[in-house]
Amino acid sequence: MGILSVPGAALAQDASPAAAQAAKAQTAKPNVVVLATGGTIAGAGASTVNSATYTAAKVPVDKLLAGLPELAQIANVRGEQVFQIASESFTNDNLLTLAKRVSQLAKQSDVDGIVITHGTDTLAETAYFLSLTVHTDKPIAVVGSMRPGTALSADGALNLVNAVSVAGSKDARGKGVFVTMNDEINTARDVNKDINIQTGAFKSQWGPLGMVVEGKNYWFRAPVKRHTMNSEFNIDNIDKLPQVDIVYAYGSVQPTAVNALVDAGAKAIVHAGTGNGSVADRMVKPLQDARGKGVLIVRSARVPYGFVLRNAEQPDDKYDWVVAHDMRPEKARLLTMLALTKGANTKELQRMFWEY
Ligand SMILES: N[C@@H](CC(=O)O)C(=O)O
Repeated sequence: MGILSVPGAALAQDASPAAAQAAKAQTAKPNVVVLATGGTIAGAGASTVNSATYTAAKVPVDKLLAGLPELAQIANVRGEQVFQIASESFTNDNLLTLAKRVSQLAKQSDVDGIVITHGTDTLAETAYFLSLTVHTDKPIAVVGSMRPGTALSADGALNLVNAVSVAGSKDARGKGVFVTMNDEINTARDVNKDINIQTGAFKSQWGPLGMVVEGKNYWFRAPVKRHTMNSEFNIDNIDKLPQVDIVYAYGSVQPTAVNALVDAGAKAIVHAGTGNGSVADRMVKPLQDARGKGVLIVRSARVPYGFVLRNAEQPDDKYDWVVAHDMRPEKARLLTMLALTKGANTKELQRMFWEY
């Protein structure tokens, strides 16, 4: 066989239709749909030195894809513009619309994987929401960029190529939802945006699952928590999310926000506590009162790493509070909203925080 022969050519010499089909399958590229939602990856600045001063959510998805001929070598890619917004403006309705579209596409036999382009500010939240609600074993990669495409050393192009490569890979199947930034493959559950000005912004405290190098995935771990196919939440059955809010702890904090949120109808409050989710003495009673009115109280931490221990710092059993384990407040909010769609009580919600 000559050096330029293509894989499958030897099989194709066998005239049987099955062999021809097998050869075709071997060489066929995966079909990947890119759902665009905006963010810096679709941003544009006035000049190449504008890495931080620019307008997010400007470039339409077709233009983004057309600027990357490399994509055609790895997959049959088509784009859909779902939103064109900066991700700090994402709402619950945006989450529902996006997750439902991802779920529809994942059911199609002509779709092998899905990529979502997204602003980085709330990217980790959306990725976690998808991993909790979309029932599929097809790879879903959420991706953004820290610099707009107009800047020197723009990171979006390679991030997007890597996202398409992961979404189209058979070896990514069943591993859930990924965030593919800065050559790393991180699992949606663990990853967070940890710095607001460098390309290595997305980190998981438990480490990445792997890396993508020159279009090949190198896996080192697999997620152990429940996600996608094994989740008890299914976006196909969810049309509305209940009001869950976050209260931030700091020196001199007063109960004003807790009381206002309860009055505004919050069904649960995530307390972003100091240290190991500690709660100021003057906040304990207002939180207990809220719980007395039926509001679920979730104790999380504003400290980015580590995890909150049950009955350490506060007697959670006695107060009927829940701890968010290692979930940051904004992700604890998502799981709590989903739990409430199922009418979960504090015991069930606590079980979910251990499992997801
Ligand atoms: N504010 C932007 C930042 C980014 O995309 O990096 C956003 O989240 O949409």
